[in-house]
Amino acid sequence: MRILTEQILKEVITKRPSVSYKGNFGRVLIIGGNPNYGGAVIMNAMAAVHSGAGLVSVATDPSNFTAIHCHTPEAMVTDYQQDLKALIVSSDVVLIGSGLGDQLALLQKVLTSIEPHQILIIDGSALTLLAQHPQVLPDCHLVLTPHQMEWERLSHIAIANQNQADLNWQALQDYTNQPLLVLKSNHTQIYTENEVYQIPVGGPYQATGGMGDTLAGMIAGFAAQFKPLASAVMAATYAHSAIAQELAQDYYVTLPTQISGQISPFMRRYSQLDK
Ligand SMILES: NC(=O)C1=CN([C@@H]2O[C@H](COP(=O)(O)OP(=O)(O)OC[C@H]3O[C@@H](n4cnc5c(N)ncnc54)[C@H](OP(=O)(O)O)[C@@H]3O)[C@@H](O)[C@H]2O)[C@@H](O)CC1
Ligand SMILES: Nc1ncnc2c1ncn2[C@@H]1O[C@H](COP(=O)(O)OP(=O)(O)O)[C@@H](O)[C@H]1O
Ligand SMILES: [Mg+2]
Repeated sequence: MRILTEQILKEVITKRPSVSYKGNFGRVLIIGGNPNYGGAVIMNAMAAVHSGAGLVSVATDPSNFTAIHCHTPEAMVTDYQQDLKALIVSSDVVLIGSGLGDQLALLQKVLTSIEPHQILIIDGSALTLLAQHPQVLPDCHLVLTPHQMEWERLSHIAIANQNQADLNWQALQDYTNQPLLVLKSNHTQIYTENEVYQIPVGGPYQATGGMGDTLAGMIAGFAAQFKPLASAVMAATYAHSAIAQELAQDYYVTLPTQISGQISPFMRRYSQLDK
């Protein structure tokens, strides 16, 4: 197990080239947010937009459209019951699951539509659906972002045993196409193809609903812009908790939306450093 350092931010977050346009910074499609969990996709979208994704679309329940427009007018919206195939294949990154609820057919549609060159991030309800209805995961670049109970449901590793890296490795080997795993906890770990990293920043001020939705949106935003994927995922996860830790100097709890508001100044700082 290696402890991730701030160096990952210096490596990953680069200055933007002046010859560029929104299409150079990635197209992110967020799928989730049932009528009860609209906040989850708002937090996904805010985090992706503030991380610098070039274009962000949200496929969700229409009852969430107005709230998304109010909080994140940069994001486009579409009804998640419409045929999403064209939108999926034109995206660089698809994030599914935050606040999705019990929408198995939609998850299945995404799993069968995604193409090998695309990045698929699976969060929240989509992980629980996968545990309840095991599916073959598609041949694409996969990132799973479970909290401890979601990982227990998926892997059948009890939360008490999830500190045993070899058990988590074993479970990841069961997938034909080994995903990146962001195993969230008070000591979040990231499993890449051949190494396990632990995040040394963050704290209990982060224990509030929507914190993981914000992380998933940041991972989508970073994955849309920066390569390789494993480094982008590590930098996003480190930045998410590092921003919270900075905010915690002045705040008792660090709200997910507050974190999103600090992503861009935080990234600017690291983009300016000598590498
Ligand atoms: N504003 C919105 O729209 C929001 C929408 N959200 C969306 O809601 C959906 C459901 O997601 P969820 O995480 O709230 O519920 P679920 O998957 O049932 O897990 C909870 C169960 O696991 C247990 N548990 C044990 N260890 C744990 C751990 N380390 N971290 C967390 N839980 C842990 C826990 O134990 P207990 O607290 O009961 O002791 C409980 O039994 C999902 O799509 C999500 O995106 C949320 O983001 C909130 C804001
Ligand atoms: N005590 C804690 N210390 C550090 N990080 C925490 C703590 N509690 C929660 N977090 C972080 O908050 C996030 C919670 O994710 P998740 O449970 O999926 O939230 P939600 O689904 O409500 O958005 C994870 O990134 C986790 O690492
Ligand atoms: Mg979650």
